[in-house]
Amino acid sequence: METTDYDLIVLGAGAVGENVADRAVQGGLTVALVESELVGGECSYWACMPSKALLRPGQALRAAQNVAGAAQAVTGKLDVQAVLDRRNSFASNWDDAGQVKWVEGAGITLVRGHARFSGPKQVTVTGPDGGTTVLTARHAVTVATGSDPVIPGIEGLAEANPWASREITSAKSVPGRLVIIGGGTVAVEMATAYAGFGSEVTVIVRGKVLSQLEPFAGELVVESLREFGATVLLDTATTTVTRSGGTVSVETADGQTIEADEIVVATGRKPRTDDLGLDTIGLTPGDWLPTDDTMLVEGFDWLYAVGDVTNRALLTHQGKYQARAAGDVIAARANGKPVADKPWGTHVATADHEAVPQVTFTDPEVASIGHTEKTAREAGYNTRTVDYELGNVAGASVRQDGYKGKARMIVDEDRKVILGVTFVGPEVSDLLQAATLAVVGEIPLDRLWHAVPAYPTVNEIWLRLLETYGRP
Ligand SMILES: Cc1cc2nc3c(=O)[nH]c(=O)nc-3n(C[C@H](O)[C@H](O)[C@H](O)COP(=O)(O)OP(=O)(O)OC[C@H]3O[C@@H](n4cnc5c(N)ncnc54)[C@H](O)[C@@H]3O)c2cc1C
Ligand SMILES: NC(=O)c1ccc[n+]([C@@H]2O[C@H](COP(=O)([O-])OP(=O)(O)OC[C@H]3O[C@@H](n4cnc5c(N)ncnc54)[C@H](O)[C@@H]3O)[C@@H](O)[C@H]2O)c1
Repeated sequence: METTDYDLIVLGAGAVGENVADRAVQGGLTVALVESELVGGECSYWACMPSKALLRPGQALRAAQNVAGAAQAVTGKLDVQAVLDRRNSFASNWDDAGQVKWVEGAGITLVRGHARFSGPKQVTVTGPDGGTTVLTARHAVTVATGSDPVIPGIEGLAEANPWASREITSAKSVPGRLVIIGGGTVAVEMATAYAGFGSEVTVIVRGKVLSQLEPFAGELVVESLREFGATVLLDTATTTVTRSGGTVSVETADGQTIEADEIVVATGRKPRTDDLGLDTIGLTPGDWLPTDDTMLVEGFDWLYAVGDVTNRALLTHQGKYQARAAGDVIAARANGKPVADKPWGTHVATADHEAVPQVTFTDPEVASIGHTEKTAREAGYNTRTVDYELGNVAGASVRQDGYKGKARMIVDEDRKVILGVTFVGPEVSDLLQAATLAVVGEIPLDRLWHAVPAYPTVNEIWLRLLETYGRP
């Protein structure tokens, strides 16, 4: 058994863990980064990258099909094998050599194996060969172990060998018939991709689709999924699942039976903390790890958590934002330097509360930041909602024939600043950063009138929203 000391030990080398480690090294600390699977984590191999690689070819094809002149040139279907091959390269063929090289180049010590706490500031790593190493942290330990899919207790589901996010994003071939349970981001993105590949897709949603967002987002996405040939069952509970040979039968509470070749579960995530030795430090295995805004786990002065495992915002960019704050604050505290932990300071992840941007890469895309009308009112703001049809913007009509979409801006009437923006429409994802700047910067509406959008771009939606609101 080998024992080694580091200033910081980071558990989990996903995108978020890598970033904490990097910032701490840049702050002058020694860092051990422990990884049990692939360096790069879920996002690189089984989530963001492969899923977006599966979606983009269909989006590009439809974009061309919706512009007269270009449409005549693209009369064929997607080459599904070419899409899967391109996806494989975006997942680095599930080989982490490139990311290992980056970690080593950044001056971080990579330790391969499964990490478990064996006491305060002490982590025991069981390596691939079964050998153990005990790592001791001089200053801090950061948990960045991510999340796993939840498999709900639906009768027969677990026995039917369901696919979850890993299997659907890394599939080697496309099932002829696919049933997806869930109405969140994974469900609608994968329904969009696989319907585009020609799979007969049924999505079973117990409530509404994308229910955390503005209601029109889910409505427009459902409308287009149906246009792509998918069946979307709303307000429908799944009661029983049975697999017989190659066929899965799914029964719903309203008496329907759906048959498919594969079933995909996309019903949310749970923290990857069940086998982490949390009991040795007074925490409960399997729990999320709530933190303060410097990412310190509640009740500790040496234990930090970042990324999915905190349940703050299960998104790669938001986890990496937390990681930058955490890596820097751990280094500052270790070096006895000042800590900027007031809201919007260097060492806090303030934006997690009311300024989280997210894109759902369906077709139309959904791009949102900050509050919806509902959450703003629930938070006690005095709000006004401003809506505009995106298709009426000149830039949108040039981009695509029959462009259809909608934008909504939520204004704080007391301060005359924007609390949230939602865009739904083809290729709206790149409109989002301007909205993020407006929300985070709390730019007054009267100043935004001077931020002139170029004509004719889809960004002219900003002028239309302001005109609809009226001069403040
Ligand atoms: C299908 C899908 C698509 C998504 N698409 C997007 C998207 O487009 N954009 C976006 O922002 N977000 C997306 N997300 C969410 C995003 O993937 C996560 O928010 C992100 O991966 C979280 O990063 P993380 O570093 O916290 O966790 P992870 O990426 O899960 O990394 C955790 C790492 O810890 C390791 N680990 C776990 N336990 C131990 C242990 N005991 N010892 C050692 N190592 C351990 C794991 O092996 C893993 O490598 C998607 C999610 C899914 C499921
Ligand atoms: N483009 C992106 O940024 C992107 C893409 C995919 C995933 N993600 C992130 O990954 C996380 C996981 O995504 P997800 O889609 O699995 O979760 P989610 O929380 O977005 O959606 C879960 C869905 O499952 C439903 N559900 C939950 N329990 C159920 C049950 N027992 N029976 C039937 N339905 C049930 C919910 O009503 C909801 O519709 C999300 O937090 C999301 O932010 C992001």
